[in-house]
Amino acid sequence: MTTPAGATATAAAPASAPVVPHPGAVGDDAVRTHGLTKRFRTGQVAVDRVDLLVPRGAVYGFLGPNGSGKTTTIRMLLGLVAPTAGEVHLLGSPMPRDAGRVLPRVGALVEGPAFQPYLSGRANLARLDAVDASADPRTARARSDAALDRVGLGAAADKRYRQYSLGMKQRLGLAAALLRPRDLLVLDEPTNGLDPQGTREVRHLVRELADAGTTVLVSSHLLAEIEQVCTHVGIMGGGRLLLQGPRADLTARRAAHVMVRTAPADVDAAVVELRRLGLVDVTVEQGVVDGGVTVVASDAADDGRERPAPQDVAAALVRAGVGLLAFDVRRPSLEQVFVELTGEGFDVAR
Ligand SMILES: Nc1ncnc2c1ncn2[C@@H]1O[C@H](COP(=O)(O)OP(=O)(O)OP(=O)(O)O)[C@@H](O)[C@H]1O
Repeated sequence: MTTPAGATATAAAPASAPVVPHPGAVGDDAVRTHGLTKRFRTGQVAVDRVDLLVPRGAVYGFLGPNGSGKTTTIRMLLGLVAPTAGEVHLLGSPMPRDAGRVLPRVGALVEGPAFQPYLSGRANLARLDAVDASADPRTARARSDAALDRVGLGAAADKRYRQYSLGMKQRLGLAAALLRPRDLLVLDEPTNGLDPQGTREVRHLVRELADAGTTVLVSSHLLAEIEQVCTHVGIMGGGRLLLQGPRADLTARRAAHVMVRTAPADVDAAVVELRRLGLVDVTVEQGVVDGGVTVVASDAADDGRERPAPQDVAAALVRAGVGLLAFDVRRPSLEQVFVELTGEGFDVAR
């Protein structure tokens, strides 16, 4: 995550200089919701007391299976759907009160942007650009072309929208969100309908935008597709925000699976040493494979003790006279964390 350049120098800046908020200052989050709730007329609570926190500069992966409430949350953020309860702050300002001032700084890709089927991609963008009162009409063409190029639609710019594939439509939606520089981009399932190459390009684009200082909130029901570009992650399940935080923390705090393979004569010593190190669920697997017996354990810290680092476990085993034929420590992936939390697969519909 990057810190805005000059952030610490704002106190000395003249009054007319643009104010660069100090990281950590009040209102510094790009998105903050409190108790955000949506109950539809059907009685279904699609979003249930969600406290979203997207720090500025983050690439926030808003993840969850189909139907878990991501789109409804995003629509509430942007003022497209009225919440039943709760508060939304975008770029430090309350919504919808400050929508007129804030939304021009927010680019959004949400289902079904109003594109005209008989106009080309370029003409559609020109139309959207023209309704933006703050955009200079003399540079309209350059803006549209730059946005089209950025999403890889340059060659198809003059094709009619109705002839676009789903992936091309998705790209045009992205181009519309990129027509002007934004402080925050909200992308709902931007990889929908894209092939693996298109998905890679979206990831690349998200990374580029983030490097340039734009905060990105990107939703997906396909965790693996965007997991790698995220600095932060929020996981929805059944309308609730089940987990949220810096991506690295979410997996680092989970128990690791420790695997040791040693000669049959060293198995007892390995078990004693693993237990002494505070590892739990120490289990000896049946049978000898390649001359070794496998012992598995978990570093679930249920007694509040510090977890031993993998290299310390290996060193302690060696010191205890355990010959290591193989040694492996694996933390669960985000997907496994999700399955652990919800008991269901990630892209299973509710
Ligand atoms: N207008 C509506 N009226 C009634 N129920 C709705 C409405 N919109 C959404 N829902 C329901 O609310 C729940 C959450 O839907 P939402 O579209 O927010 O989920 P999602 O996580 O974005 O799913 P997906 O990944 O499929 O887009 C679903 O059960 C959906 O059927």
